[in-house]
Amino acid sequence: MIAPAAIGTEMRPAVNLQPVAAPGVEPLLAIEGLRVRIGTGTRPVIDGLDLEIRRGEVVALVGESGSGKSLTALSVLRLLPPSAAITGGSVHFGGDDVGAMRPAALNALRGGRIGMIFQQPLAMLDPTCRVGDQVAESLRIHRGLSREAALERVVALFREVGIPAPETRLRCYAHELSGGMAQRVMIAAALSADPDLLIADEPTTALDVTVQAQILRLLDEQRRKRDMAVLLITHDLAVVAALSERVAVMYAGRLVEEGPTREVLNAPRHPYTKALIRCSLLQRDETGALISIPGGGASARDIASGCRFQPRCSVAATSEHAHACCSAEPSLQCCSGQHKARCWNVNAAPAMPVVEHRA
Ligand SMILES: Nc1ncnc2c1ncn2[C@@H]1O[C@H](COP(=O)(O)OP(=O)(O)OP(=O)(O)O)[C@@H](O)[C@H]1O
Repeated sequence: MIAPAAIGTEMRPAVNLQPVAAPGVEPLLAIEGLRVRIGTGTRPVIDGLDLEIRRGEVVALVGESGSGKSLTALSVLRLLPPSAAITGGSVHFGGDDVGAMRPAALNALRGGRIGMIFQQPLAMLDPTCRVGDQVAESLRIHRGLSREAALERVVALFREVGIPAPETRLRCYAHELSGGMAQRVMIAAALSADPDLLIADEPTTALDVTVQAQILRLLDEQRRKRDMAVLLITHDLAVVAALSERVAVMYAGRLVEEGPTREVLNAPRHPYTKALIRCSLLQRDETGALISIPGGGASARDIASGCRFQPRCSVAATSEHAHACCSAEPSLQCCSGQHKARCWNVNAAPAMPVVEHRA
């Protein structure tokens, strides 16, 4: 797409972006032009999403509720709800086309090559089955172990993820565990087949803050020890800062900013990313009110034409010049190196150092 002439000379033109993975190095996960529709909706809820993850890399996917983060993860695993369908693009994992996989290969992918943990660990565990047996089942499927060998391995895994008295705990049912302990069980299950990629969808949202920190530390330890890649889906920018090397910001079914975590959090270029950071820091405006992003609806289904963020954008609202540009949707523009943002005003926008990056 061509930038409207009115944008002005401070704008750098869109350039061909280099792929994230080094030339010749195949990314572990490559999502290209992914498009997902719900029912007969006219607008895709994920619209042309590109995302790559290298081996051993932690990439955070952030954005408001409804922006399409979970459906992106479910698309990778071909586990979309019945009302949703992939209508375009491709997903490759370790060079294999996930869309062309037969059921056996898909089963080996889910819980085998890719481990998964979700927001509500207690809801994900079968209440009628002992937790040890649930993790052992994964080992029997993906590693072909006998029941005895699998249970022995579960004890070792439980110990590794910090579950005290693992021989006793494996005989517990889900309702006998705290939320944090249930998440440790889910992590043990996700790690049981030594996956190359862990998808962690809001892994700490349902936990209290002290337990959150323990679970984050555990995830960080395990991924370093195993050289495992992680796709971390979260609303929490503190979690992004603590764990991820690269961050992709999603708005209304599209990536609006992507780059090294330190760079994106310290010098965000898209007005949406800046607003998210201000909200997460509980900053106040000049009247003393806590800052929030005006308007609502980060879902692609609620969006009109042009830049999807325009109706809520403070830059478009205060500058006639910017407003005129934003009636056309920009492509991702290169800011510097691997940092890119989908905004016509990307290079006009001043940097805003805000968050300390601890990874
Ligand atoms: N099973 C479903 N049926 C109908 N619409 C759905 C379904 N799942 C997701 N959607 C819609 O798809 C869009 C993207 O949803 P998704 O769950 O991926 O968002 P998200 O960014 O993960 O949000 P959250 O952080 O709240 O989980 C939203 O508009 C949502 O309402």
